[in-house]
Amino acid sequence: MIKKALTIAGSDSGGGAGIQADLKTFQELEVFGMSALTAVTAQNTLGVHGVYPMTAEAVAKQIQAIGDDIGADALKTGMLFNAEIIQVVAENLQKFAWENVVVDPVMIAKGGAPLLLEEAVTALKKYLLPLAKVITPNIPEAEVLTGLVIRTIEDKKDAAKSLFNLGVKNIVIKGGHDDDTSESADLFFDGKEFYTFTSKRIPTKNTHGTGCTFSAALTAELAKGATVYDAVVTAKDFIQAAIEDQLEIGQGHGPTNHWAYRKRELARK
Ligand SMILES: Nc1ncnc2c1ncn2[C@@H]1O[C@H](COP(=O)(O)OP(=O)(O)OP(=O)(O)O)[C@@H](O)[C@H]1O
Ligand SMILES: Cc1ncc(CO)c(N)n1
Repeated sequence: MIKKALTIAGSDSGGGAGIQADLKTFQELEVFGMSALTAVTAQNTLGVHGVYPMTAEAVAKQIQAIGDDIGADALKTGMLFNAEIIQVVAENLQKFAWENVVVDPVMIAKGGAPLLLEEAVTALKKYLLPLAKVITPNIPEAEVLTGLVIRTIEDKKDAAKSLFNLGVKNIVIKGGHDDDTSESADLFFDGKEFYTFTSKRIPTKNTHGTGCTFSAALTAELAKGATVYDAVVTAKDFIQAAIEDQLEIGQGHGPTNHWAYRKRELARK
């Protein structure tokens, strides 16, 4: 039977990040995708031009509609915007006892627009992180969540340990923002061992939605029954292919190519 994955996230009208990136990624990895929308953003490759959050009630109803009928083998959260939305998301994850929960703690869009209010960070740490099987912060997000400054690999390890102590079972600190290095290194900590997944840094401005796409691929793999380690391996491979196979869409930071991974797999056959 086909596996099902849910994304609880914001809409990116430009199609490169948010719900749109998640659903495209689920489809490419042959998982049935569902969504609960937290906010509509008017967004393109040049930036965020408007943010229109849903009511917490509307978010809760969408999740309940899925939980009461269809179910989900894994789910991810992306842009949650405010504390009320975070609280109802946490309540409903508990209600349906969903375990394969990936939290991508989206905070700020590439151009600097806030996708999570500053005062909601406490709610994220208190209500949502203890329910996460995996959290996938980028470096600035890991800094906000831990209060640490992250410059070196040792700093990344300290931040991962600190997030583990907040109740998250598996931590991936993504290295996309380490842009003075020739590699993009993601650190994975499962509470016991540290693993580093390194790839060649691709020189490009088209990295809009890389984080959403990475966490969606991870979620799809968990839905299919992969271990967290194997899901991270596939997610890294998926995002590397998607960044490499340039699309050149829009005038600013363009999206990645969600089709690239499957295109490559098909070419191998
Ligand atoms: N230029 C690049 N070359 C290779 N890999 C990259 C590059 N930029 C990002 N990545 C990879 O993409 C994934 C997402 O990392 P990143 O730190 O960019 O997430 P993010 O900041 O949350 O993304 P966004 O906010 O744009 O959605 C990671 O696996 C990272 O290593
Ligand atoms: C809706 C949305 N979610 C997440 C991100 C982060 O990439 C974005 N730019 N827009």
